[in-house]
Amino acid sequence: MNSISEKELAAIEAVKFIKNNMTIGLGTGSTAAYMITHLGERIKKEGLIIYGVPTSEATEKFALKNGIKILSLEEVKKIDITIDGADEFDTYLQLIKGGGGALLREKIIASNSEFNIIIADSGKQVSRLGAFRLPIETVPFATKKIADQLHQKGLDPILRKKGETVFSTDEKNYILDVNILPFYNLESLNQELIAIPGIVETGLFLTTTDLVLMGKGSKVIHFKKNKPNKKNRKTLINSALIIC
Ligand SMILES: O=C(CO)[C@H](O)[C@H](O)COP(=O)(O)O
Repeated sequence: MNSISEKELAAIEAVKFIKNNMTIGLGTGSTAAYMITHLGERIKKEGLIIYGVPTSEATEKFALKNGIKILSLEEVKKIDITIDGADEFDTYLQLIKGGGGALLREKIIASNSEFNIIIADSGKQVSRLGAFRLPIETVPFATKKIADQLHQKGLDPILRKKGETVFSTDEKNYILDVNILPFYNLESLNQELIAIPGIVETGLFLTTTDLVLMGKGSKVIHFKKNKPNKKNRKTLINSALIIC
């Protein structure tokens, strides 16, 4: 039997949020690719005009094939919705991203979007971030020294490789994948990392996500960021509500 995967189910649900003439931030990875394929089908069937700001060169090529009009970040006034995948997400809609190496552009585009949707299969849901190693993008010139510093901090960095050669991002940087499990305060860890000269960005996305659509079995579960008000501020800050 050919059942639709959880990734594809989440992607199909996300495409329903897209309307004619919108500008969409286009994520990178296999889940985002499903979204682009289904968006392409809607463009063909309904004659929609959709503009896309891609988060990687690979996504740009694939989006063009699917009839999306590509714009650069500087060309757009606003990005209505960004739809992207993730390597892990937790109850607070905090993410680890960058498994595909596109974390820098992904974070820039997420930070410039009005609304951010993450699409994922149920294997990406965790109670605590960190089983997936956190990708950290570094400039090649400083990478060895940064790795030494991260090693001293107990983060056990591994230089990402592609076969025999060092993996290089679209920005021609390197990636160190680190173990964040000993660290509980992710915000301060992130600030500490970003403060190291030569670290360009980390794959910790702590505040950008508005909605996670998670495929589970044959259903899609919506995890929505709560907007705190005066009454519930204390309990709701950083918490997520499940709306099936
Ligand atoms: O962050 C990413 C790329 O940098 C991807 O969104 C993440 O790695 C998930 O990929 P996939 O959808 O293939 O599981």
